[in-house]
Amino acid sequence: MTATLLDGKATAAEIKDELRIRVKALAERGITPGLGTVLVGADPGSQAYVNGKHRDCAEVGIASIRRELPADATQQQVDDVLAELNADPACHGYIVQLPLPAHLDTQRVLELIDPDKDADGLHPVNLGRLVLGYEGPLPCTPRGIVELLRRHDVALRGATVAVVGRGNTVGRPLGLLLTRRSENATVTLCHTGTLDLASHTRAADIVIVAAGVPGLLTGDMINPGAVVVDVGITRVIGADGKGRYTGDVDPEVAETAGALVPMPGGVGPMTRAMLLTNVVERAERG
Ligand SMILES: Nc1nc2c(c(=O)[nH]1)N[C@@H](CN(C=O)c1ccc(C(=O)N[C@@H](CCC(=O)O)C(=O)O)cc1)CN2
Repeated sequence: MTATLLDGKATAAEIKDELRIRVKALAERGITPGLGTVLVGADPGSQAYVNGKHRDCAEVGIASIRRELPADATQQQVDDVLAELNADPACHGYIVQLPLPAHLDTQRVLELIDPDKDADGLHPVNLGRLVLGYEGPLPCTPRGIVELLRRHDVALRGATVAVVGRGNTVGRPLGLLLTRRSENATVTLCHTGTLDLASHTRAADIVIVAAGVPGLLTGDMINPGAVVVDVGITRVIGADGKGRYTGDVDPEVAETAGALVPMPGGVGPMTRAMLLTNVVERAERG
């Protein structure tokens, strides 16, 4: 391997250390930041992610507010939980763990979250604020990617970036974040239907892949020395019959890239750290 690995786990640990200090300062003002989670159903992956969020909260001193509903919960039951969290002054921000069971209306659920308590930054009002360049909570994964690159001195200003994936949680908001005046990157937003995808990725200084297609980016698709960020996380069954997660970047990319944000240990831990950051920022605003 020739690429330098940009370690999201270590960077997230640094961010959590910084947050612990900010949480202490809030405590001196009599404020304890609170993060709420809403989990509907018993999907093991979602349960593990929610448990991880509460472990993170305990590590930095954020209060945990957990709401769990059965897989057959009605839309009204979910709506009632959101109304309760919207009204709870101890809850500075909360998330609804996705995906929701198919009978529930995800768009309605996201729209019912008070935009000022939207710890995921996925409410249409907050995505609109991002489009307009107004302040608001930023989506955690795009924010985590930008923060990880910044803390590893990867220059964005003037860089050409190919983002592969146009989803509402990563690709699309990431394109908006990278083209803000403060970042000033030049972005090509590609997707799995892009013709001659490799011509776009080869022309980029930084390639960020969030398409959910295992191994989509291969070594011949990048410029030698490029910075590559693997956002993909797809559960696959290995030859041994066991389930495991795999990224969108083929391992051979490490031979050509200058730096690589791997999966696991890259974007995932940064996403979690940015969720905590969004909650602490909201508590600091009062
Ligand atoms: N409301 C939300 N739902 C979902 C989100 C989200 O950001 N908000 N993202 C994913 C799940 N997710 C957080 O909720 C998440 C996924 C993966 C990781 C992570 O750290 N992954 C590890 C690798 C996998 C593992 O070891 O379990 C890594 O990248 O190192 C964190 C958070 C869908 N739902």
